Amino acid sequence: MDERAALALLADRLPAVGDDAAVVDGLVVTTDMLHEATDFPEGTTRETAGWRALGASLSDVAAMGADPVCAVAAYAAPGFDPAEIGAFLDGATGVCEAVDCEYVGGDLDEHDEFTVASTAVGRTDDPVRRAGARVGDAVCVTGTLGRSAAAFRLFEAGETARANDLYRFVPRVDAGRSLAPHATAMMDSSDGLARSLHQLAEASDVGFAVEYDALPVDDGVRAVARDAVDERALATTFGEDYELVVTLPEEALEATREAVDCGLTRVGVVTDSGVEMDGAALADEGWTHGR
Ligand SMILES: Nc1ncnc2c1ncn2[C@@H]1O[C@H](COP(=O)(O)OP(=O)(O)OP(=O)(O)O)[C@@H](O)[C@H]1O
Ligand SMILES: Cc1ncc(C[n+]2csc(CCOP(=O)(O)O)c2C)c(N)n1
Ligand SMILES: [Mg+2]
Ligand SMILES: [Mg+2]
Ligand SMILES: [Mg+2]
Repeated sequence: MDERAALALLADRLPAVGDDAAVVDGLVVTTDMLHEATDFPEGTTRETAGWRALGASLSDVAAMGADPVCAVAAYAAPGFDPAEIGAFLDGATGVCEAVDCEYVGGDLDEHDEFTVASTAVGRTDDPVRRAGARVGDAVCVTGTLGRSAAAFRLFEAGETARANDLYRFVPRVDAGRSLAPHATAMMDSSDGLARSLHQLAEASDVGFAVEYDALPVDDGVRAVARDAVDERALATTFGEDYELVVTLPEEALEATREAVDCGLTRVGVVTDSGVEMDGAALADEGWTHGR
């Protein structure tokens, strides 16, 4: 059974699941596990790992339009090296400070594979869910797409300093907050734009029509892409972008765009059904654990 089948099984039993974070009594809560084999390519520093792990959970808080309150993380490694733990804490506290969140605790464990499990809590009276997109809404993305894909290629090429810089992303908390009053649906693009559109489409019972030329493809992607097909894959299916994918009424677009600090790009429109790019079906491709 792959991750998606397993998630469907969980959703059948737990009514609270199915969004980027669960909503409980004015709070949102979300957790993620990252580990060396899939999430931290060779050359990833412990500081970057701490930043990225907490960033992944803060990104889910942002995707609900919530204000981060606090975060914790469990750190497991084959041994406890003081320099490594110090660097991890620098990264964990660094990303939390960047979005005005308090890093307040965690757990230490000994484990063969370096692994971090992070949890973040946020606050909102009006969470933005994945369900709610309406036919005719604009669909937009924050920032740029494919930055992590570009970093991954740089790690492969041994250009670890630049790769680490690109890997330390700022979770889109400010953008989420600005988008929330107008957004009809929102999620973060941790599994790539293509999968995100499919997930929003399913949750909202709608479709999407987007244009590749409209996508804010990161300059780093253009620099590492082998050809046009590769560029498309890095920008749409590689994943780990941690940008926000959001739907909102066309008339709210202008004002919202000005309020979003990291850039907001209209990439297409909400339709009745089907997820299309440039008029052809866009496959539901992206990273899936347990394949
Ligand atoms: N072990 C689990 N027990 C209960 N619910 C789970 C479990 N794993 C995932 N879920 C729930 O399934 C839903 C989808 O999880 P998923 O990890 O795909 O979301 P995500 O946080 O947006 O993605 P990512 O892991 O890329 O950050 C979430 O609502 C999550 O709480
Ligand atoms: C060959 C290759 N290497 C790396 C990646 C990047 N990547 C995107 S999503 C993901 C896991 C996220 O897990 P989770 O969704 O649980 O946070 C990873 C590792 C890729 N797409 N292809
Ligand atoms: Mg998410
Ligand atoms: Mg998550
Ligand atoms: Mg997950």
